[in-house]
Amino acid sequence: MTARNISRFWEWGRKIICVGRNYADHAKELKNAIPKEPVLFLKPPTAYVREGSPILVPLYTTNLHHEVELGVVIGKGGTAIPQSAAMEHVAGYALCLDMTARDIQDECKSKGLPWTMAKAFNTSCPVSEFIPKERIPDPAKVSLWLKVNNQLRQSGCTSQMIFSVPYLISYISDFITLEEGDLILTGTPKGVSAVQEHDELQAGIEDIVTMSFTVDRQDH
Ligand SMILES: O=C([O-])CC(=O)C(=O)O
Ligand SMILES: [Mg+2]
Repeated sequence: MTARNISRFWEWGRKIICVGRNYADHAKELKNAIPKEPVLFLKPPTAYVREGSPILVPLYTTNLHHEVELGVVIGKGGTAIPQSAAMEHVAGYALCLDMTARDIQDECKSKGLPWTMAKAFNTSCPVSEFIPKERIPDPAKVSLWLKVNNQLRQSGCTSQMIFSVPYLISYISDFITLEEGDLILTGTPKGVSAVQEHDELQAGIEDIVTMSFTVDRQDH
C-alpha cells in the first residue's frame, strides 16, 4: 500500500469536527449567546467538495448560508492532548466553508434537535488545497474573506476567535480521539448570508490561498 499524502486529507475518510459560535460577532448576528465552552458538531467525509465541483443546494432548504472558516488539518493523532503540545499535532490548514441550511437549523434549534440535516449534507464542506503549517506561522493572526458574485460578504481575522486553535485541539481530544487526516473547522466570523443557484463564491486567506465554487440546485 502506498503511503497516504496528507495534502489530500479529504480523500482519507476522516472526521470533520466543527466549532460553532467561536466568533462573538457571528454569535450576536444570529442572536445566540456567547459560549462558555466550545459548541461542537460533526460533518461526515461525504461533505467534502473540491474546486471544480459545485456546491449543491439540498432540496429541503430555501436558505442555504455560507460560513467561511479556517480549517486545521491534524497530522499526528492523539487523545487528551495538552494545550502546550497541541500545535505539534497540526500538519497544516485549509480554507473551508461550513455550508448551512439556516432554515433547517432554526427549526432544529427551536425543537431542541441535532443540526445534522442543516450541516452534514453532501457538499456541505467545500475545502481549498492543503496549506502546509509553515505558511501560517500563527493561526491566531490570519484574515479570511468571502465574496458572493464579487461582493464582499465576510471579512474577519482569526484573532477574534473566542477559543484558540491549541485550546480547541486539547478540548476536543479529551473526548474524541484525533486521528491523522482529521479536519477541525474553527467557526465563522460575521457576515453569513444566503446563496442561490448559479452564484459564484470566492474565498481566501490573505495572499496564502483562494478558492471558488459555483452553487447548483440538486436535481433529484
Ligand atoms: O451555524 C452556526 O451559527 C454555528 C457555526 O457553525 C459557526 O459559528 O461557525
Ligand atoms: Mg460554522
